[in-house]
Amino acid sequence: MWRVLWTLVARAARGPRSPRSCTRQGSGAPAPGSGATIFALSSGQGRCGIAVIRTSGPSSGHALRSLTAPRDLPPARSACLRLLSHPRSGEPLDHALVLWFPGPQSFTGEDCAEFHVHGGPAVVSGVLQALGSVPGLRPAEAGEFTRRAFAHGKLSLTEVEGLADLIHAETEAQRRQALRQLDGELGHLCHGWAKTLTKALAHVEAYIDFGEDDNLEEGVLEQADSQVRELELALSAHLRDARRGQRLRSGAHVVVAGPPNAGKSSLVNLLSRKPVSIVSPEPGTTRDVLETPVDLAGFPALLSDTAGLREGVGPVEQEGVRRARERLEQADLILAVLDASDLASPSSCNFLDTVVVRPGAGSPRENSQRLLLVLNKSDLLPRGGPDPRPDLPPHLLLSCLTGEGLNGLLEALRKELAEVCGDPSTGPPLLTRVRHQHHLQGCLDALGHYKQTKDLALAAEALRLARGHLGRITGGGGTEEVLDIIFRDFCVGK
Ligand SMILES: Nc1nc2c(ncn2[C@@H]2O[C@H](COP(=O)(O)OP(=O)(O)OP(=O)(O)O)[C@@H](O)[C@H]2O)c(=O)[nH]1
Ligand SMILES: [K+]
Ligand SMILES: [Mg+2]
Repeated sequence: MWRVLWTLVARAARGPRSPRSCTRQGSGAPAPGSGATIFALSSGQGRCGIAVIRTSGPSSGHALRSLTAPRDLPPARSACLRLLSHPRSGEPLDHALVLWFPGPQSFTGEDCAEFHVHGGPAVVSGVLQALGSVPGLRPAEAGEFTRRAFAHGKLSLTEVEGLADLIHAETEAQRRQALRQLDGELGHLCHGWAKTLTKALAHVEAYIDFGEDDNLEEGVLEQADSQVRELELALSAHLRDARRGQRLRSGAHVVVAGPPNAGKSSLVNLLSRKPVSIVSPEPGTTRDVLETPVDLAGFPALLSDTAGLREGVGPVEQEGVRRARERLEQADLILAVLDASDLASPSSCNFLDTVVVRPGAGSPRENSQRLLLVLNKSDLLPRGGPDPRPDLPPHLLLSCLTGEGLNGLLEALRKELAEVCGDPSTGPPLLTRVRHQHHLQGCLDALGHYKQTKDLALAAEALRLARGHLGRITGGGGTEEVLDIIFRDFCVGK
């Protein structure tokens, strides 16, 4: 029986009926324009110490030889000092370190060369012109090196996305998350799930082929069912987390709200370290919603300042209050700010009753919104005095004027944002893109069809469909449009 089953596992994994499995492999599609050898400046633009220019494609060796003649190619993968000259005019361009990476052991999988030149604009443009004069070479398009690496199976699609995110990472948490994805964690997770599906499929196919056979062990279908059930649980858990990874890529919505004059704009300026909003002793200073992207305790956030919430004001401020309430609805995290020396005022009490402690208090906020309560202007309280309102929900004391309490607030923000965005230091691999979420949901839907159908052939087809969705997360069968969207994120030279 086991031999039968293992043959079927193998067949389910790579058989003609099975779509591409989830392993690291090329997209199958040739990289657009492959055949040509591409070149580009891969380091940043502008005057710098060293600039790196690289090539990829079959003429890389020829290009390297043309610029370093009469010397021959250097040994593979070791840096050598060479005089670079223009292949036509013979004019010296620079003394440079050159590297030769014969394919397939290179970033793209093709023959590659690197020129580490002095980073002056004239040197860089001279070397780029010299490369352009070599037959068979053309300038690279944005992301073309990485696209070739993907086409040659050097990177899976999730790793490509990790690389793009790493290049664009602006905060510590984004860098950690991107590096984990580049290291293939999300891909390994999908690969593991796909393997489970392959086993379940083998069980179902064994039953289809040998159902009547006495050699087949009892309970083969039950095993497939239980594998599918476990997988469903795992996928559902990851889908519940999906919004987090996306917030980590694009920034959590943090909304600063409170009654007029509580110091909301002062707090926004303090957290963003720049004068985003006007601060004044006049209540009702902020009218519009003011947004600013910030790095909050290592996490990316879109911080919104809002109008102070109060009733009975003129039409312009009323509109500001309406916009503030609207923005509050969209917040992932609310920073609720009150004036610690003015907690008994009608606007403070109203804000506490309606926003901080919602009716039916005690229950978690709907739609998983989180809230941090900050009592500002602590400098106006008697020094070392008792907590102004021990009856309030958990809160932090802060003075935007003196900066006292700011470290405590940043630490609390770090914890809250790790909940909102997921913690890339400790948590499971995150689904960072809508694309991942879409295919995971597709996989789950197919597993739903598997459970409903009584027809074994249809059940097997549902498992194949489910596995196909997992495969597409890491890259198998990705359509050209999907690839275009992903590679558009890259710069020329990457
Ligand atoms: N003593 C003291 N004053 C503060 C503190 N933070 C802000 N203020 C003052 O409080 C006043 C109101 O500050 P804002 O930041 O404009 O308050 P706001 O909540 O944005 O006000 P609106 O936009 O009008 O709703 C200003 O005069 C600030 O200088 C603080 O920690 N201590
Ligand atoms: K004000
Ligand atoms: Mg304000």
